[in-house]
Amino acid sequence: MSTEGDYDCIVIGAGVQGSFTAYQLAKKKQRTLLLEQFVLPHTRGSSHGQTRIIRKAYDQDYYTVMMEECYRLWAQLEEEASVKLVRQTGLLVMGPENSLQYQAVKNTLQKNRVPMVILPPEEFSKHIPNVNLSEGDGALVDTTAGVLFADRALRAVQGQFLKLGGIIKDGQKVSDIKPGALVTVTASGGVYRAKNLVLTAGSWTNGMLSYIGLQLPLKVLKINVCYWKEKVPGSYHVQQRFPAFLQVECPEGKHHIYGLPSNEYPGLMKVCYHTGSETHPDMRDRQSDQSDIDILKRYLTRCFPGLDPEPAVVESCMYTVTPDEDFVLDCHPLHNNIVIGAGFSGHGFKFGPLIGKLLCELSLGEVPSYDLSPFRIRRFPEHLKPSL
Ligand SMILES: Cc1cc2nc3c(=O)[nH]c(=O)nc-3n(C[C@H](O)[C@H](O)[C@H](O)COP(=O)(O)OP(=O)(O)OC[C@H]3O[C@@H](n4cnc5c(N)ncnc54)[C@H](O)[C@@H]3O)c2cc1C
Ligand SMILES: O=C(O)[C@@H]1CCCCN1
Repeated sequence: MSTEGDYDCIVIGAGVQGSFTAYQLAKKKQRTLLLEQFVLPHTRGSSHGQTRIIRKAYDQDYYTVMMEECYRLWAQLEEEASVKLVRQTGLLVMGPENSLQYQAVKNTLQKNRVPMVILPPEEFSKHIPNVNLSEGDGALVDTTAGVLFADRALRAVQGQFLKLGGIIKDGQKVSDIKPGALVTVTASGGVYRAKNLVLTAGSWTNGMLSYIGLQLPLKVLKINVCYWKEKVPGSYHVQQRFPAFLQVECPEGKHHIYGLPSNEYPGLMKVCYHTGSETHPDMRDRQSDQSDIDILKRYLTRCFPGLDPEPAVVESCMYTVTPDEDFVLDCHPLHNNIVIGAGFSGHGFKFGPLIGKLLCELSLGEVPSYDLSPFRIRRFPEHLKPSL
């Protein structure tokens, strides 16, 4: 096993968050090594697949505010890499008019002057054909929202990182981390040392934290990514200006249901449930619970009559969720040259460029550009392992 020369920073995990962090570090002239356990590209974590939603519609102010800069950073990457990564489609938000969540999203958008359109129930079907708005539901469209081309984005940011002189070593599973003034990382292909370490290991974070004396209440969920066939091809297509959508509450289930206009697979629309069943990240395909699919079938039968209510394609992805669904963006409480980015709770992709910037700032000891108090490790009382 070789002992490699020193780096300024090692980033563990080449998903969207690690890749953007490595790119930001390289931009700041840091000699950066990005380590990934699988051969790239891969479909075993959380950042694969062709599409994700990008939106400003959030019920918490701080996410809406952060998204302002995210859109600029995505546009910057599009320009640098000469590639289209964002397609504006709008996001239709539906939910009981009087529910706390629907009202919170509406208020946040209004307060932050985000361009939006409120669709009164009597005008709904004129604007959104082929969807039945539930009795008592309000509907609005966040017109800034759209679709992010996820796989393409990952390729673009990794490509830019390499152009800046960054080093990616894939097929290198990290099996130990020793904190210190120089952090030592043992991976399957070598031992690496660096002044700083950033841990962005997605669903494998819990295992990595055990090497550095931390524990966080992160749960790993397998998500069934379902695609549904349009009865009339094209009726929910992005070219028909059909938007992405988010149903914040409905009688079929207590979690969000969301969808993206048909785009990546001809004639199929992606509609998923915003939760899944717990799994170990290496055992994802053994988790076969389908109760989410039953919920989706019932919802689609009622509200999306233009879709065949039997999934045509089911793919898999994982969420790593915190109890409050807020991210973890912080330094290790005892070793401030180790930074952790985790718990993106199924909504982190759109923030990738900004997460990269923030984790880079934390790693360089700079004052972060945003108030990171919602994302602190200290919000979890039992974060230090008893052995330390
Ligand atoms: C079905 C689904 C839909 C989603 N929809 C949206 C959406 O619409 N909008 C949105 O903004 N977000 C969405 N998200 C969330 C978003 O995709 C995730 O928050 C994001 O991809 C998390 O990225 P990550 O880099 O933290 O994790 P990952 O992409 O999993 O990256 C972590 C990487 O670390 C590597 N790694 C782990 N352990 C080791 C080790 N020991 N050694 C070396 N490497 C290691 C892994 O192999 C992996 O590549 C969705 C997620 C899913 C699953
Ligand atoms: O981050 C998002 O925008 C979506 C919303 C619904 C659940 C999955 N993630």
